[in-house]
Amino acid sequence: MHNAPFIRNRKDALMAYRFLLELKTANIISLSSDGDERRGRREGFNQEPRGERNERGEAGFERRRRNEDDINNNNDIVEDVQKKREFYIPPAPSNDETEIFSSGIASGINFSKYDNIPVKVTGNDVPPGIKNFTSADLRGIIVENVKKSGYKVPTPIQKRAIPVITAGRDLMACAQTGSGKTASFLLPIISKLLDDPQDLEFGRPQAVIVSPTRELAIQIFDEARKFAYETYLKIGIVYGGTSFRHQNDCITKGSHVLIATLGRLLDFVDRTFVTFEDTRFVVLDEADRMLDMGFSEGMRKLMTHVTMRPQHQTLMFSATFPEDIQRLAGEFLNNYVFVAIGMVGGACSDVKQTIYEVSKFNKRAKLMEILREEADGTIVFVETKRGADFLASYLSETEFPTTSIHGDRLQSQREQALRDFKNGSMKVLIATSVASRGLDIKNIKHVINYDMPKNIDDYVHRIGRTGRVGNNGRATTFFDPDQDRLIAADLIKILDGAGQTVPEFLRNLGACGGGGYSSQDFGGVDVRGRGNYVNDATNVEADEDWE
Ligand SMILES: Nc1ncnc2c1ncn2[C@@H]1O[C@H](COP(=O)(O)OP(=O)(O)OP(=O)(O)O)[C@@H](O)[C@H]1O
Repeated sequence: MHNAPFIRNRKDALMAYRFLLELKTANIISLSSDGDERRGRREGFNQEPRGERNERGEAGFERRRRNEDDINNNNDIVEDVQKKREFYIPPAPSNDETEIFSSGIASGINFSKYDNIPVKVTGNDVPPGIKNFTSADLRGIIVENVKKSGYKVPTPIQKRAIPVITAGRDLMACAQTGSGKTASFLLPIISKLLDDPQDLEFGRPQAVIVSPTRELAIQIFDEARKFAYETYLKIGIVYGGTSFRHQNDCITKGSHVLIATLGRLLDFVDRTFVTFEDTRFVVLDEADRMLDMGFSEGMRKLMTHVTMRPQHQTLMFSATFPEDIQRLAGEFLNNYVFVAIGMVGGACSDVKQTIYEVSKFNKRAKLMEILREEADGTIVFVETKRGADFLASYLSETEFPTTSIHGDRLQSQREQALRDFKNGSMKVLIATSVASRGLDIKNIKHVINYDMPKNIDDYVHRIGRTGRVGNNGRATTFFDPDQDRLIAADLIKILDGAGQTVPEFLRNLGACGGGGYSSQDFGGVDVRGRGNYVNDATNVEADEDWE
């Protein structure tokens, strides 16, 4: 396809792509790899694609403008058609107990300060918070696994979210990056599935957890296996960039808890390999992202699917939750409890943020200067996939072993890059926004925004890759006034909110721009308004046993 002589430019490519889509719509050709695989196309590695739906992105739908795959390349559609493909079968997960329980980050010196973060809980009849894991109504085996994970006391979000989920309520939860949101939903879900066991039917997951990126899905899968260790629960995962047939084998074996990226999940749903009659929990991790443009259409399809069990709980978690997205989220929630730990959309104050005024011509020199001081465990965010490739090859020729992760890399390469960075064989990871959310990597000491993201929520998530669970972290941002001035006001708000120094040049630019949070309520708002809902501060047990 990409060698076709009539494609001379982007316009030609667009026409060719539309033509292919029309042929597909008319059922003249298939653009979907499943068809190929089901008809027995010979599997091999690094085969050239015929254009799989998932290669248009995790969801296969229109993507939102700020997503890297949209903004990074002017010729994305050409690339989508041309993209290299592979039949990738991911390595089997470890069954070694030590390895399973070694995945998390040990809590740091600021952990006890979590206790000082203001908490807002609103909704009808909000269940009281818990003080510790043993009083959380979790099954003994789960509490055992929590101990083996090294958790001594719950984080604030765990204290509020676990009882809400256990009580059978829907939930919208906002808490800062690295504060234990994953366990907040996994622990009560796993415990409740064990409390009230139901026969496992193939292709009928009892809990479905969707994630915006493949690597985050893998991480949640590992966490779920950890907390469900030595129980009979089966934890499954399906995500794009991997062999459909291989993951179909996992589906047909059946999973109580299924973790998925949306596009791949919907592929299975479209073929009726997965249905939701038995689904008791639907979790949207990074919920604001899952409900934003690009994913929202797919999410609607999932949430309103004809097979969806009416009595399911919907749980949404994120560190950021713009008000317009909260309103949209409300459509999928039923009499939900809203929990905000600290400032909704606020940055973690354990991350020391430094902003340098750097023009695009001076960024490389500034980066080298910083890396020469200390390069170990540095993640460098750039806006474009091409920029990531360029910077990674440039740095690889210096003294800094560097790898990269972005949406144009094969899935096997993406996973290898993360492994190399995690085990320290690569000191520097160059990443696009595909790595900005959720990833929990022990040795990230420093986040560098080589390019300032276009959206302040992306900034908050990116810098949240460090300074996790009470550890100190460091984030450095190159701010180019020519390119980034529109985000200055939002950035100042984030810096002020986290008690960070705002440089003079930025303060002067600060009159421009706006944000996804209304100014008077920046700091935690339940968009339903406060009229009919109670602030639950009095309804929560005292937290004196925090440490
Ligand atoms: N109660 C606890 N005690 C100690 N460590 C914990 C506790 N809860 C979670 N952790 C650890 O904290 C780290 C961060 O947790 P997690 O990844 O769930 O954060 P998050 O809030 O989802 O962050 P993000 O917004 O970036 O997705 C993990 O390594 C996890 O194992």
